[in-house]
Amino acid sequence: MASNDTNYEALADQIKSILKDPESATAKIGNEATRRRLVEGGRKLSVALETNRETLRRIGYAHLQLPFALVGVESKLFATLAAEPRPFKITEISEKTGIHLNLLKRLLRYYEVTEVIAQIDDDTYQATNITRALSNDDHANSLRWTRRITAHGALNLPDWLEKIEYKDPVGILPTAWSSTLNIADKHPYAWLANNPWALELAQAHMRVQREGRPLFFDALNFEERFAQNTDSETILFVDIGGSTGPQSRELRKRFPNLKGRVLLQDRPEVVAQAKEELKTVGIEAEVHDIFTPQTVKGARTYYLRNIFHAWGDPTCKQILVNAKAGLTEDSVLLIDEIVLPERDATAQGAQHDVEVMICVGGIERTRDQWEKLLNSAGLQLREVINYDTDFEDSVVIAGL
Ligand SMILES: C[S@@+](CC[C@H](N)C(=O)[O-])C[C@H]1O[C@@H](n2cnc3c(N)ncnc32)[C@H](O)[C@@H]1O
Repeated sequence: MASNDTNYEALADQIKSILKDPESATAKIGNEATRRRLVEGGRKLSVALETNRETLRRIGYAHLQLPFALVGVESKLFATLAAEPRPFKITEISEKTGIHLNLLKRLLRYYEVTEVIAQIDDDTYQATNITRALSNDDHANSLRWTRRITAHGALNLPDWLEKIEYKDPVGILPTAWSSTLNIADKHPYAWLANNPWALELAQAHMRVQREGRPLFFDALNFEERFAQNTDSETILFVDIGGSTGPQSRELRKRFPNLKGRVLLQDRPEVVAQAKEELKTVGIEAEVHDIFTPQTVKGARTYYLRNIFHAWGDPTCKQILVNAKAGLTEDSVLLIDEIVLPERDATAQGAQHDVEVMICVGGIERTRDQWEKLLNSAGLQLREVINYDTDFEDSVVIAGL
């Protein structure tokens, strides 16, 4: 049907009927691609139809969402409602949470108009999918991270960009965020290492971001591509900056019969934390600094996930040249990062790019930017495999 023929009244009625019971609509849609088309279409339509006044209200009140979400989290209001699939009277919620009735009524009104909870009747409320999402502890820590870290940097961004005269912000220290901390030119990672509470929130934030997302193993058969004709001495996978080893473990789990060694390299404190446990699942862990030449020679693959997006090109080139010292003609680098398209980027990919800019002065790169960077280190880009169309996660395969 051409858009001129759209029956807007009927469309509005259909939307209203979906919104009467969104949870059963979610179940009926059944297909993730369709669900995403509806979510994106609905969001874009809502913005496209806005009047000026509505635009100002949407942007001008956006800052309320995060602190109010945290009020609901810290007061246990969301956890209380999400604990049972039934409506609650306001008096019962007040008793369970200790929030004064007058305040509670105002909070619940705000949460209802921002779709965080459902109002069933006068003074009667029930959890929705949003309330349940916000009552998960890891999700709460991700919001706490955003409040304590990213939000400060984001609010400082206009002043910071003006101060650096709108130059390319990649690699400039202090970043929009770290300039709110008074740590001068120290890299924000150094501040994080000295603030365990913030490191814990950062790790929760990263866990939440990864939740339910595909892995590169889903798009690339590691065994077929890189593990043919191996023996117990073959070095299959060097997980550089591998942290506590989520990807090395996944490799061992998916291909339990692979012949060959899996090595993880990281900073001393990380290796000390993970080494013994990794050994029990067939992974060797060793200390290696990415700013020194690779000491493991001739592995089939050298894998780096989420390392490069924190650094500007000169630093990335250093890391690549150092990694290259291990490569032979039969080795490849597997760089697991976002690869942004030239147009029609997803919101997730674009948001992630500005998040790393604000926090660590980093950048998510396009294919062209990856190719130039690899070439500058004397490496060739061989293939880019996108394995998550939502986040633009991809594996960049490079070699000598
Ligand atoms: C964002 S995390 C990514 C972890 C892991 N690759 C993943 O995707 O789950 C960055 C990792 O790089 C490590 N790292 C930072 N600086 C390093 C260095 N100079 N040498 C080795 N590893 C380093 C950190 O300890 C951390 O584990």
